[in-house]
Amino acid sequence: MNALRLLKNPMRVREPDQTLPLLADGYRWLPAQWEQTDGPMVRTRLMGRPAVAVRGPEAVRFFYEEPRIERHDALPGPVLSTLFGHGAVHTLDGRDHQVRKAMFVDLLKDPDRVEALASTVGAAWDTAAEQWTDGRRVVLFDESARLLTRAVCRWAGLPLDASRVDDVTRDLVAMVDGFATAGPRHIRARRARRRAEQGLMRLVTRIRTGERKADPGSVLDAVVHHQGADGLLIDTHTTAVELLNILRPTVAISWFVAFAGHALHEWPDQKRLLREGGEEYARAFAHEVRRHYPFAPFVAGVAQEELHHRGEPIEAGTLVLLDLYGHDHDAELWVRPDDFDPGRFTGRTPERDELIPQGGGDASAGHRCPGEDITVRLLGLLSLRLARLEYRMPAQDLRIPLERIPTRPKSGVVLGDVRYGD
Ligand code: HEM
Repeated sequence: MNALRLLKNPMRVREPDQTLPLLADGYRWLPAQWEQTDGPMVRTRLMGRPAVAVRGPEAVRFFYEEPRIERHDALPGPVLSTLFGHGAVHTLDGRDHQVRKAMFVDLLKDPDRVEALASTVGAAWDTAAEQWTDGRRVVLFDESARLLTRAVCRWAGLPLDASRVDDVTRDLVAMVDGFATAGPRHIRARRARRRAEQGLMRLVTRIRTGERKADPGSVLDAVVHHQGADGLLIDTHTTAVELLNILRPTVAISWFVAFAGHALHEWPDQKRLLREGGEEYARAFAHEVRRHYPFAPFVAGVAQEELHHRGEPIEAGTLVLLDLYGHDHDAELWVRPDDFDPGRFTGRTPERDELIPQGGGDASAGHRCPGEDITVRLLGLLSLRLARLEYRMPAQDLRIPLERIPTRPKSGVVLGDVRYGD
């Protein structure tokens, strides 16, 4: 490298790789990088390559509207082998992405399907809650993961024997829990994904050979018969991966349900506000849970050519991180960002790029999460049902460790003496 290039790109040689600090510091890593930066972006290195982090409304538009930021090489293997699956929609660009994404949007943003899932989940909660009143201690995270597993499989048209609910729940939770660590949680996540993919691949093969039938019009039916941009059925493995990309994140809403339980404990007045405000307040409450609590720290793409953002160059091959958690806590965008205040969202829908815990931009055109409507609906519904219960919070560890990704209250939120409210 000649001296002129070194001068133009001084960070290329100076920045030490930050992959291990990121894994060790979790949600604290990126805020600490911002603190050491005066400019509009953090410059660093991750996984041996140059990386920049950007945030703010202009950065959201840049990240989602700049076609030269692509996804195919952005996610490390360990994340694909656990969280998303190899060949997932998350890794596609251009027409391949457009065609695959249209399937997700049709299935997940259709209001009738969202309501059907909401009523299945509501019924699953009611059945489970009847048993909680027998004096047992209930771990809110575990119970909501179980009932979401049962409900999403039923809604999607996937056969799930009652005897297998616990095992399947454990696998779906493990895939999320272990993606950002190098320890035993990661091994569990890989094994869980392998098991789940193999089971679904067998099912897909049976349906495609006519040995079994998928309910016509069901989610299972749509994914199994989905044709890619080349007009052909997607292969069996990718079909299993994409079915899991509907089941797994729906069960991951249990992380937010545990946070909702945490919020009701920390700000007890919210219980009354939820009971009085009903579904409308519950929607605002769900938005605030998604904004306030940490889940996805950032999303990543790769600059295919040299790009510029706010006057700063980003060289080709650089990993571009959009800081979701930082955006949702930015004091320039939010009044008292560290307060928990659903009032920010009462009586209105957040602007497209205002609240971005599940990505920004347009979900149909870009990579924004297509499951956001489902998340808000289910989280609102379950928060309201939780607020309508009477329970005691026994002594427990409710700390939320920020060095762990994904994090949640350590106890999982334990409820005791559960009774129905008035
Ligand atoms: C637990 C709550 C959830 C969180 C925190 C979450 C978060 C996210 C984030 C950050 C992205 C990436 C956006 C980007 O790359 O720009 C994403 C994408 C995605 N999410 Fe979610 N999500 C959640 C729930 C759901 C649900 C319930 C579903 C399906 C039922 C879902 C399905 C997907 C899919 C298929 C993608 C890939 C979209 C694409 O690459 O075009 N998610 N989600």
